[in-house]
Amino acid sequence: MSGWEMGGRGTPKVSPSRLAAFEILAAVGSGTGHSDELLHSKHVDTLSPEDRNLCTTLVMGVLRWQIALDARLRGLLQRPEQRLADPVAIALRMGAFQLLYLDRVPAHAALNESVELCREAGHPYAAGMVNAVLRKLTSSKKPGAPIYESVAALAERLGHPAWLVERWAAVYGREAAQMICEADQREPSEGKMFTEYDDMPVMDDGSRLVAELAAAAAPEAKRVWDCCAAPGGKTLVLAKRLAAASIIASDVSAKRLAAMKARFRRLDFAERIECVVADAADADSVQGEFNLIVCDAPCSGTGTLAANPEIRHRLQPADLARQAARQRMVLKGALRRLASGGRLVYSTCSLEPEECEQVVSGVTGVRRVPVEGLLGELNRNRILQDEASLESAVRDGALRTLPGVHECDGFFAVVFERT
Ligand SMILES: C[S@@+](CC[C@H](N)C(=O)[O-])C[C@H]1O[C@@H](n2cnc3c(N)ncnc32)[C@H](O)[C@@H]1O
Repeated sequence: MSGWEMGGRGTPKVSPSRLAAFEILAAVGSGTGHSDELLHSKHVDTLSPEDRNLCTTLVMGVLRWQIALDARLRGLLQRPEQRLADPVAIALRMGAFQLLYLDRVPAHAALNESVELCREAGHPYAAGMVNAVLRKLTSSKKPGAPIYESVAALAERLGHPAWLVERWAAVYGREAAQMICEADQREPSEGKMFTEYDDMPVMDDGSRLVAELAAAAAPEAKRVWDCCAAPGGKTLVLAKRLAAASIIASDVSAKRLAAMKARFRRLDFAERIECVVADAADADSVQGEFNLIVCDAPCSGTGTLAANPEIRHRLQPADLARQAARQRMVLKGALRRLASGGRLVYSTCSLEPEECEQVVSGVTGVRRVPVEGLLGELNRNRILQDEASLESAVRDGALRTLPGVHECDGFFAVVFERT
């Protein structure tokens, strides 16, 4: 049964915002939708601004805190080992999130509406349990700060899977891992890294930084290929910076390409970008050679968990090898089209070495261009703010930003030059 149908029967006992949030969380949980797309769907658009706000807060908050909420709720269940039906678990999480994290929501509304959601979703037998558990939660003491906290406990407290945070602690150190987790739990903030925002596409600063680096790497480029381009943020930065270049923006997904084309049509300066559906792994999918190629490969997205909170619930350790195999194929295909003396930027929004350093380590026939010089160029050209301190975002000549450590999402980028 769909939540919208639930709302349509008789007098609605659940507010439109909670009903919409419940429905979206159910779709995300069953793998049939993405929070970002669903929160921008026609149905959510019909809600009042206040309801839309609460719906977004609930969806993003529950997805960000789900692991911590479940841990807290387990301690209050009579049979914690028993798996709850998905709608019951969602109603409980929504109630617990409102009670623990939202101080402007009255406790009775959070509690009663969770009970009602559970009933209306076809689980009336569990309504009493939901009521009792949420009541216990309101009167239970907040857990105190532990004297020693393991990385697994830190991960749980900050709503992340232990395996992911253990990897980050091993690669970046425990302090950085904690900063990443804390940043993932916050709303993404407004950009601060650049001197100018008015005329630029709305995007995360880390993503823009990769595109600015690419433009600085080949300011005289005549032919540019953005080979994994959709939704087109980096292409737009390239179009702004490289006014004389002809630009091809391609993507393997026809649907994503169509949305990107529509986005470009609304912007004068993007008119000259040629959009094509193409598999970058297949070097014959585009013609000729390019002086600049941006290969912003599809990846796990672990550097973007604040904006994409459900990634942490879906991603499995084994996915990283699959991602890496795809990234190697895309990079290999793109490199075949790089002109002599031309430059290629390989980037991901992943924090995982398998998708970053390990993908680029085996590349031959090109030299690495250290990013320090390009960052210096961005400073000299007053594109970066003076205080945008990025020294710590350079590792072995590559860009490596970390959420919470740097004021942007986590991005990796290396620059190659065809020798
Ligand atoms: C990280 S996103 C690109 C983001 C984009 N560069 C931006 O800044 O807005 C990766 C894109 O690669 C596309 N993709 C995946 N496999 C591909 C392939 N083999 N060839 C071309 N594009 C591919 C996906 O459809 C997705 O749109």
